[in-house]
Amino acid sequence: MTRRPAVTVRVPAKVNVQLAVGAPRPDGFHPLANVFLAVGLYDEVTATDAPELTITCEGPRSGQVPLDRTNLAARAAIALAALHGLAPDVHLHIAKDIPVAGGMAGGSADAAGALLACDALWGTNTPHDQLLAICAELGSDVPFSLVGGAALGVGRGEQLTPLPVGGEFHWVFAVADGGLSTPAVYGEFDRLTAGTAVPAPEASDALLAALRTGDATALAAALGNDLQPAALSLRPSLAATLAAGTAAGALAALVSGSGPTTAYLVKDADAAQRVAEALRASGTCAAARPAVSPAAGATVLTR
Ligand SMILES: C[C@](O)(CO)[C@H](O)COP(=O)(O)OP(=O)(O)OC[C@H]1O[C@@H](n2ccc(N)nc2=O)[C@H](O)[C@@H]1O
Ligand SMILES: Nc1ncnc2c1ncn2[C@@H]1O[C@H](COP(=O)(O)OP(=O)(O)OP(=O)(O)O)[C@@H](O)[C@H]1O
Repeated sequence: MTRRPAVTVRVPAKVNVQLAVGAPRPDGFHPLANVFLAVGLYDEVTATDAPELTITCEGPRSGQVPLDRTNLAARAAIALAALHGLAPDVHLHIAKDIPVAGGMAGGSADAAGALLACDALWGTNTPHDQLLAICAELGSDVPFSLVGGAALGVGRGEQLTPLPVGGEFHWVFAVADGGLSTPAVYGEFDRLTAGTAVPAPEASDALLAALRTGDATALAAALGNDLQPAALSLRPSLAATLAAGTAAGALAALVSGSGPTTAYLVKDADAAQRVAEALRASGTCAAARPAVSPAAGATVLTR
């Protein structure tokens, strides 16, 4: 067989500009009104023909990424191969820049990237709705990693409606030492809300309008993450990081998804540099990364 050229796909991280969480469903998942925004921090997944499924990973804390079939990228390749009656004989190389277990959907990005890379490598031309269906089976955040931009996710977050975004938003992301487990954070949400009436999740009109008009000040006023108290309860040191970003002039500060990465919305690229520098100097985080949103979803790179 002639060897096909390797395919590399670039996939963005996400921040949840609104994460409204309802009471758990009978299956344990929480109903969400999840407003995703893709941000310009990327992983790259390269798929190469190989005699069997293998994975390598490079980048910060890549040692914490599993290299067996539990890796979400491997699971994506296996699911796509099964759909087409193929063997998942591929080498996947993941160049990681999205913080591992950071609440920015890094594993989900790798799954979406692997799916698109294998589809191109194998020439399987899978229709977009079938790719999205595989994504939804792999994880609640995975469909958004494929589409990028901005979207409202309902159900467990996997049912997406694209949202218009009227301009660029500038952010700084403070990477924490170590990760947080997403199930543990949802579990802590349940513990903290036990005995209270948890309202049905609803997207905020003010937030959607701020996205539509590209108004950073209005977006800052409307940001919200119902998982933030749970993430802070499990990692109290994040309060000092949030305070350092606010003191440095961020328009708003919040935990990104399930954390422990924290997100700072700022006015422009200069403010992003200043806030990032102040966060580094505060000693309350492991790294501070400026990034711009919205970012495109999973994209095949032509080299
Ligand atoms: C926190 C977010 O990142 C916000 O976008 C997501 O809700 C998490 O999405 P994800 O990591 O893709 O999550 P999944 O892989 O689907 O689920 C992992 C675990 O998170 C919890 N989970 C996830 C999504 C959801 N709507 N309710 C949940 O309770 C469940 O314990 C589940 O077993
Ligand atoms: N390709 C992958 N990259 C990173 N972690 C992976 C991957 N595949 C499986 N995992 C496992 O998933 C766990 C969560 O990692 P991930 O980086 O996806 O977290 P996250 O960004 O907090 O997720 P989310 O924001 O979607 O809840 C890791 O601790 C790791 O064990």
